[in-house]
This record gives sequence, structure tokens and C-alpha cells, in this order.
Amino acid sequence: MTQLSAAQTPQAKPSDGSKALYGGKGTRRITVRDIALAKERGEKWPMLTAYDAMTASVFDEAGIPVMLVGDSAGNCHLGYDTTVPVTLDEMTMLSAAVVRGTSRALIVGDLPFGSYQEGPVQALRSATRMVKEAGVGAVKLEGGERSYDQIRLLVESGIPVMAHIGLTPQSVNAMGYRVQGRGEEAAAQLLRDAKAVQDAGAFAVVLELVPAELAAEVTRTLHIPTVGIGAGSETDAQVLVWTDMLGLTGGRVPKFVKQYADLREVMGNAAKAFAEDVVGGTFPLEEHSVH
Ligand SMILES: Nc1nc(=O)c2c([nH]1)NC[C@@H]1CN(c3ccc(C(=O)N[C@@H](CCC(=O)O)C(=O)O)cc3)CN21
Ligand SMILES: CC(C)C(=O)C(=O)O
Ligand SMILES: [Mg+2]
Repeated sequence: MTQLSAAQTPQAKPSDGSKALYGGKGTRRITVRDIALAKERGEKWPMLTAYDAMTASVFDEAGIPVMLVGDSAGNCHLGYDTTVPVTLDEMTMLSAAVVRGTSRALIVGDLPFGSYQEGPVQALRSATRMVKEAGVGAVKLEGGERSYDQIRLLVESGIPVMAHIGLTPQSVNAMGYRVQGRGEEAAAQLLRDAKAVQDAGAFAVVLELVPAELAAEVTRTLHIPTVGIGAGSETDAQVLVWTDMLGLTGGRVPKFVKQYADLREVMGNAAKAFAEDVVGGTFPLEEHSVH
């Protein structure tokens, strides 16, 4: 007999682990309902970005329950400087690849800049493409109170929405990349934004680059899960950009990143080893040849 019930442990999990988003035994695709149940259990969960089928299949096999096809593909995968130039065609193509590469993770497709700002009808048209053509289970869009009408129509239409408040990188030209919610007024605005997206029907909300104490307060206040990035340790979930997490991005990465591997080094060394083999005539060998 176990002494602690699931509810008493800090990281509550069902006793057999069968329902847990991470480490559970389920094999069917995770739904937004599973995400809601995880918050009730007090279970924390990880989310990673993915931009292609191959990488997504690695994370799916590792048990990552939610993957975001982020518009960070703009700077991390497509060679743009920011997320601003990314198009809906590009996001649809990348999202379709990630869906094809996975069987268990919930796939969330980021709506790019310009694909929902005109209003709810444009947002629904864009989100519908992502659902029908890419097969995503949910979409994400930036903005709190200002995106209320868009979130509401999508949810009423049957498309689950992950909201995104705090630093919203699609507005980089207006706000820069600065911590959000510092000071009383900004904190009050962030709380209003969080409540607005919950009221509009969002199933989760990303909090990007906000003070840890404020993110903790939002997490306690909302009944939908919060997904932190640079938002401290008290959010229900954490997300990182996969190329940052694995040391592939190159150049300066945000200070909230923890680097779990140095793939840039690994891949660079492998490329050099291949090049030296070719130049030196040590690849291919007899075993790599056909006759
Ligand atoms: N590679 C990558 N990682 C990300 O996390 C990421 C992207 N790209 N692109 C889309 C957005 C943009 N994000 C960003 C971009 C810059 C900072 C940044 O410069 N942060 C400063 C802190 C600024 C401050 O203290 O006010 C830092 O040093 O972390 C943060 C998040 C997060 N997202
Ligand atoms: C940083 C995450 C939340 C994102 O929006 C992205 O990767 O595009
Ligand atoms: Mg994004």
C-alpha cells in the first residue's frame, strides 16, 4: 500500500500512471480534454516546438504530450530574423508535417502574424485551414483582451484555442522583446488579459517573459492551464523552442533557455568528419560499396 495519495504528492499522478500526460500509458492522441484533466490533478507537463516530421517523431517517441508548431519556425527553421514574415501557407505546410510525424501528441499550430488580426472571420478562415489541411488539434494566437472576439468565434466553431499573452513576438516592432507585466498597471493588464482569454474559451494560455510571481498568481487564478516560457516555475506547463533546448539555434538565445544538449557541436563535428573522410579517401570503404 502506498502511503501518499496522488493528491498529497507535489506532482500528483494517477497511481498507475495510465492517465498522466507525460509517463502515462495512453497511446491514442491527446485531446484538450486530457489537458483540462491534468490541471485538476495538479500535473505539470512539458511542451516543445517542432517544425518537421522527423524531429516531431523523436519528441513523440520521447512522450512529449503537446507540440507547438510555433511561428518561431520563422527564425529557427526558415531563416527569417523574426516571426513577423511567416505566412499561413508556411505554417500550414510545417504543421501538416508535424502531424504526419506524430501519433500521440496534441499538435497546436501557431497562427502567424496577419492571419487573424483583421477580425474573427479572418481568424476562423485561417484556423479552419490549419485544421482541415494540416490536421492540427488546436491553434494558438497572440493577444489577450484584444483577441477576445477571435478566440470566442474559433471556440464556438469547434476549434480549440491556446492563447498567448505577456511578450507577444509578432508585435516586436511595437513592443520589442521586453519583460511584460512589470509594475502595478502592467500586472493588472496581464491579469485582465488572462481572464479575458479564459472567458473567451481558450483551453490554455502561454505566459511569455513575465515575472515569476505574477505568472504564479495567474496560474492560481485561472482554471485553464498556464504554459510558461520565461515565466518562472509555478506555471502548469513549460514550453521551450526545440532548437534552443538542444543547442542548435546558434547566436544569442534568451536567458530563460536551459540547454540540454549541444547539437550544433555534434552536427558540426559529424559534418567535418565526413568531409575529411571524403577528402582523404577514407569514405566510402568496401563495406559501403555495391558491386
Ligand atoms: N530561438 C527562439 N527562441 C524563443 O524562445 C523565441 C523565438 N526564437 N522566436 C519567437 C519568440 C521570441 N522570443 C524571445 C525573443 C527574445 C527575447 C529576449 O531577448 N529576451 C531577453 C530579456 C529581455 C528583458 O529582460 O527585458 C533575454 O536576454 O532573455 C525573449 C524571447 C521567444 N520566442
Ligand atoms: C515561444 C512559443 C510560445 C511560440 O509562440 C513559438 O515558438 O512560436
Ligand atoms: Mg509563436
